Parts: sequence; structure tokens; C-alpha cells
Amino acid sequence: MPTLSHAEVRRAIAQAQTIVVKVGSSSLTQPSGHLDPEKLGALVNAIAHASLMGARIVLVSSGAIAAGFGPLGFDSRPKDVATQQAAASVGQGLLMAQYEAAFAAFGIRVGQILITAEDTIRAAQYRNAQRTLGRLLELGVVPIVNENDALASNEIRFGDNDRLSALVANIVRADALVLLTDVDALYTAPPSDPESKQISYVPNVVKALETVKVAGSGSKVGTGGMVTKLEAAHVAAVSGIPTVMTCASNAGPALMGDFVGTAFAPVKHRGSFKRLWIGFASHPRGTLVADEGAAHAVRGGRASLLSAGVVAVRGEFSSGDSVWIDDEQGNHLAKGLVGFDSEEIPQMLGRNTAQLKRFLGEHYAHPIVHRDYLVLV
Ligand SMILES: Nc1ncnc2c1ncn2[C@@H]1O[C@H](COP(=O)(O)OP(=O)(O)O)[C@@H](O)[C@H]1O
Ligand SMILES: N[C@@H](CCC(=O)OP(=O)(O)O)C(=O)O
Repeated sequence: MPTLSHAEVRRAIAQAQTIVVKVGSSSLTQPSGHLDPEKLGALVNAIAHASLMGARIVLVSSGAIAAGFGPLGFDSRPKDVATQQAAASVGQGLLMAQYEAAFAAFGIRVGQILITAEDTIRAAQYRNAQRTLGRLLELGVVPIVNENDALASNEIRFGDNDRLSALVANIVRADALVLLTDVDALYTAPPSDPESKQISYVPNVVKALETVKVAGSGSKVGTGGMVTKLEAAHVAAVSGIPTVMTCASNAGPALMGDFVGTAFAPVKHRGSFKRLWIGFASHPRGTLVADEGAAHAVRGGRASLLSAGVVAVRGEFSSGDSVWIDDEQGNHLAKGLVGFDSEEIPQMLGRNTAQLKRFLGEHYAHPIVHRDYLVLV
């Protein structure tokens, strides 16, 4: 796919029909941690205008934990997961109440969708999310999405909403992703570094990942920092979706395609969602170690991982979980969704398909990781 110029990326954003807008906690709160109605109101104003002009907008909004810890009597954002989940449970309702009132002033209805990482891969939940989001957009509603913090388990939560927003952009087949945060653009290094310079256009986010120095969150309430925002832009780019990242006060101009913040060009045509999920969002539960021949085949990009080429298995996982595929030197080669439970695998190691069928039965005569569920890293 030829790289779009900076102007073409901005035009694509201006013309986008379906847009996912992600806003971070730091952009919705006062320094005290309470929700800031003015910031929220300004954001809603920008989104409502784009929506009334015909854009279909999905808002991925953080802020539940930030909105909940103050009313619960905590001075600062809680660090332990259980209290964060309780704060999110209290804060999510408060957050939605503010959005409801702010959008109502424009005659726009909102709908709440809380989603976990698992919902984005299990086929039934994925289809339900897709159908509900699609119908809400048809009805002119602005869906407001957040991670289902109160229920997500520690191991598989997204934690930040950046990657979630890129996956939502895939679910709704968005034409653009707008990441709103507390910094006006991507810089060559964290903005606290006096040498850092603003970057207005990233033609290839994969290359940018190698050169830009990024750090975690600069605020007390944000979670992922620039690392997860670049990951989100990366997922979007390889899904054929352009991204613009800027501060929340630039939401209006960003949605209009003005040259604010940083624009990221798409690098590929739209790809398979399942492979994207495996590559970017899934958290490996264990490791399969490939021998030299299998490692070579996996690196080639089109082979399944067969038990004949696996020399060791580590971790506890179930069929369908994500695992690392490593070479014998410990380098990660790929991630994949494994076809068997971890306890089933030791008896399969080193056996070819005919032997698996003969000694263990038909059920075992399949790749440990099928190539359709394997993504090189
Ligand atoms: N190279 C960089 N360019 C811009 N910002 C960066 C960079 N590296 C780290 N950051 C930090 O990332 C922060 C935004 O992330 P975060 O606090 O998680 O926001 P949000 O709550 O919007 O997700 C910025 O405030 C900034 O301090
Ligand atoms: N789901 C959490 C989001 C966590 C968070 O802070 O995310 P972000 O602001 O995007 O770094 C919440 O609503 O509080």
C-alpha cells in the first residue's frame, strides 16, 4: 500500500464516517482527581458537533477510577486492583451521568458498553459487541465504551484504554481513530526532556517505534503513557486506520482534519481481526519451545507449529489461550492460540502426526498452534 502523505491522512480523518475517539483519565479530571465537568463538557461539545454533522462516533472514555476514588474518600488513586475495581464501580456511574447530561443538551443519546479483553476475542461476545455497537450507531446514539474494570481479572485486563480503543476501531470498522490525552502531540522524547521535539506526522509507526523515546504516564491518573498510545496507533495502522493523537482541547480541530497533534498514516490494508488480537492484545499464559527446524519454519511465516518440533512446554494454560513460541535460545518468535491444554502437551512432544494418531488418538493429530492463529513478533 503506498504511504499516504500528511495532507492525505488529515483529509481521510476529515472525511471519516465512523470514528473512534479515545479520551484518557488525565484529560477528564482536576488535579484533585475529581471529574472536571468543564473538560468533559468541552469534549462533548466537540464530539456532538461532529456527530450532528453526520459522523458516527464511538467514544472510548477512561475516567471511572479517577471519578470514583474521591467520592470513596481516598486522597489519591488507589494502587491495589481490588480498590481500583471498587472505585471504577462507583466512578463509572458518575462518569456516565455526566456524559448523559452533557450530550442531552445537544439532543444526543448515549449508550454504555463495558468490555473486557476476553470479549474482544471470544467469537460470541465479539459478534454481540459488533452488533450492539452497529445498531447504536444506526440509531444515532454515541456509544461510550470503557473497560469493564470491576470484573476484568488482573491478568487479562487491558489496564489502559489505548489498545482497547484500537480494537474497538476494528470491531466497528472505523475510518479513523482519535486519541485524546494531556499532551498536545507525540514528541521525540518525553516532553519533560528539554531536547524533545514535536512530531506532526508519522508515515510509518513501526519505524517510529524504533526511534521515538517514550515513557509511561506523566500524570497521576493516566495509566499507559505514550507506550500504549503508540501501540494503539500501531494496531490501527496495520488495520488500515489512520490515527491522530493530540490533547483533548484540540478534539474539534482534530476531528475536522486540521493539522493539530500527530497524525499516523495507515501502513496496510485492513487485516484479520483475530491475528491482530493475537499479536497485540493477548497476554501469553505459557511458552512452547521450538527446536531449530520448527523455529526456522515458524520464522518463515506460513507454517503451523507441530508437536514434532516442540521440545518443551512451560506454564499452565488451556486450549484457546495465547502462548509464546520461543526458540531454544529463549528468543520470542511468535505468539499463537494453542490448540491443547498444557497438561496434554508433554505426551505429544516430538511425535509426528501419524504417531499422535496411532498412540494418542485422532483428537491429538493436529498442530499445537495452527498457522491461522500464529503471529510473528
Ligand atoms: N515521547 C513522548 N511524547 C509525548 N508524551 C510522552 C512521551 N513519552 C511519554 N509521554 C507522556 O505520556 C503522557 C500521556 O499518557 P497518559 O498519562 O497515560 O495519558 P492518558 O490518561 O490520556 O491515557 C504524557 O503526559 C507524557 O508525559
Ligand atoms: N478503565 C479505567 C482506565 C484506566 C486509565 O487510566 O486509562 P488511561 O487514562 O487511558 O491511561 C478507568 O476508567 O478508570
